[in-house]
Amino acid sequence: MSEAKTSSEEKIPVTVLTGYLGAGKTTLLNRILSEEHGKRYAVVVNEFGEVGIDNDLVVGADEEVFEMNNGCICCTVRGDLIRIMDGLMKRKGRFDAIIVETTGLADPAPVAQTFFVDQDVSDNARLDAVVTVADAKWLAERLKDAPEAKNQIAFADVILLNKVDLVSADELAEVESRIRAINPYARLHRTERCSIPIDEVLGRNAFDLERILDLEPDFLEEGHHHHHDEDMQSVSVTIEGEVDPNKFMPWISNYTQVEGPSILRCKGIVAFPDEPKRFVFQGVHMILDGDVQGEWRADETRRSRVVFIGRDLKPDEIREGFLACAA
Ligand SMILES: Nc1nc2c(ncn2[C@@H]2O[C@H](COP(=O)(O)OP(=O)(O)OP(=O)(O)O)[C@@H](O)[C@H]2O)c(=O)[nH]1
Repeated sequence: MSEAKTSSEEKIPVTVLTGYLGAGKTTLLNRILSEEHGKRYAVVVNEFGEVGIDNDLVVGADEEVFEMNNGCICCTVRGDLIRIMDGLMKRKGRFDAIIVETTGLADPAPVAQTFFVDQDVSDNARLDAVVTVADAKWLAERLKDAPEAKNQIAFADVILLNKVDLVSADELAEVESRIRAINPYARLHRTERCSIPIDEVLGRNAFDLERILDLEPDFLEEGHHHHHDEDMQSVSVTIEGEVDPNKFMPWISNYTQVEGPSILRCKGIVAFPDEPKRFVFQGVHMILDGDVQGEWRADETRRSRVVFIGRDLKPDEIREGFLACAA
């Protein structure tokens, strides 16, 4: 890509969507993609876990979805991000903006850094804003034990304080003041299921390099130092077939009740016999959600996959428990 430099207005705006595990990033992304906006977005998703699930949970609009698996976007796959961005730049004109959804465990700094430090990327794309979705119920806990959660708040230009339905007015005020103590600058919106006008999130032109350099003076240096949560594990299990809902439902609800404290996130797509639609379940600690969504395609194998993310998980127990649900 050795074309002449592009002026700032012609650069493709990139929104980095971040937020801790299960905060509501995919909910926001799907809301954006489902709305009548007349815009075309290229979407890059990255997840922590071995089996790609997020990709399948992003609504199938016309958007092109690029998936980066197996690793944290901010480290091992940053090369991947650069490669995908380079590929996207060659297809300029086919979309109006790019949305990058990071894993809940990503530190947004090195992701944002890519748009300044990599020459090809920075010549053609501009970071429009870092949008952070925060879970009103769990954020305060995560600020205690997960440095990524704090960085995601610190780096945000826009914050959606989501899941307001799960907390009292007092808890909400408390978590909001915690956020304000870390980041007094971001625009903050209280949301339920990330319900927000799209122009509060995209096309903000809000990323403020000066502020970030105050926060991290070495932001523009290559080789950004970044610690990982070494204890974080992911356990994925796939059944090459269907599961019995009469076994699966009691197992998953019981398992998340008992092991909830160590399960930061679980999700899965499973096939039930005689059910033309995929059953999708999602969990954050012991709170579970599940529903049938989207039909299995005729050419698709009806396989059932789950992924659990957390600390102190019991991989054998998860594997045996899920495998025992096979139909
Ligand atoms: N009660 C409630 N649940 C919500 C809200 N927003 C999202 N959820 C649920 O929270 C769970 C996680 O939402 P996602 O959008 O998948 O979260 P995420 O940040 O993309 O998750 P990861 O990509 O795994 O980090 C799902 O079960 C959602 O349906 C909300 O405002 N209130």
